[in-house]
Amino acid sequence: MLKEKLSIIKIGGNIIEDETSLAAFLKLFSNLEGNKILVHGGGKRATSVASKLGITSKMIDGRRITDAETLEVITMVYGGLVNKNIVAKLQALQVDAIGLTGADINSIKSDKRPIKEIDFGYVGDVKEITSHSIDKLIKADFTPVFCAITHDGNGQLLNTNADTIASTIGVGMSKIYDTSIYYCFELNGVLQDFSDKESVIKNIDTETYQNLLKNGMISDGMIPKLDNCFDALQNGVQKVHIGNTAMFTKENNNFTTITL
Ligand SMILES: Nc1ncnc2c1ncn2[C@@H]1O[C@H](COP(=O)(O)OP(=O)(O)O)[C@@H](O)[C@H]1O
Ligand SMILES: CC(=O)N[C@@H](CCC(=O)OP(=O)(O)O)C(=O)O
Repeated sequence: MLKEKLSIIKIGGNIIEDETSLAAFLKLFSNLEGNKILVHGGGKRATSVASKLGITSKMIDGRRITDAETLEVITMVYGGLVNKNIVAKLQALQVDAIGLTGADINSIKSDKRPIKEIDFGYVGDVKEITSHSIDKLIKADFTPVFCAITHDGNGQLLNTNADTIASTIGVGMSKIYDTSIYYCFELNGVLQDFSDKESVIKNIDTETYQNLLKNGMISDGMIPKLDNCFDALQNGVQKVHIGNTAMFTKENNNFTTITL
């Protein structure tokens, strides 16, 4: 039987920080037809709020070292400030959005990352997605809006990278839906030459990725983002793209498509 389509859109911290970009994105998202889920980050806001509270943020391999104090900050910022503002803005655009952490409806369970060379603190590696519960919301015509928080099932919230949340929700939901993930950020796609914002690489497969890595063309958050893209494709997600906030509209075809 042919599966229905589901679009999972992820927006990152730079868009969330720019009110005009966020408003423009949410308008486009509200016009997107069919089943959809929004996943948002907010790392930049967490860093700035933490700093106002005198808490220094530390990232290793694109992941935030999350001690007990930082966990409080990210819970307030991702689960509260950012998530509820996005939900309210979507409601104003007639999207019946419902904001969630992974603890809500037990949607995303994770394990606290084991301590090896680095102790990441309260960072969770996703273990299980409760696809059928998320699907109940979709079937009831709600639009789920996930923040970057998961839980361990024993009462502990955990901080989980938003790109990983998007890819693992994608993997879970691909059992039910023909699933596409769109990673939206402030650029038009993955760039061949970072100083030329128009040098979008149209397609990245496993081999291209290895070459880009070898030649130092990609760095920072783009490396874990691409790892998440390949993980999603290897585990059932049909399509994965990286591009700007208008990438999922019909008029736009200037973005990066990831294939195996
Ligand atoms: N070749 C590249 N093309 C595009 N972005 C790149 C590239 N190499 C590194 N980056 C960086 O990756 C960042 C995107 O990753 P990240 O900050 O994790 O995104 P997000 O805000 O969506 O979570 C971009 O802001 C950019 O600075
Ligand atoms: C464990 C971990 O690093 N979690 C991320 C979650 C937020 C996020 O991913 O935000 P962006 O998409 O805006 O980068 C963090 O706290 O920064």
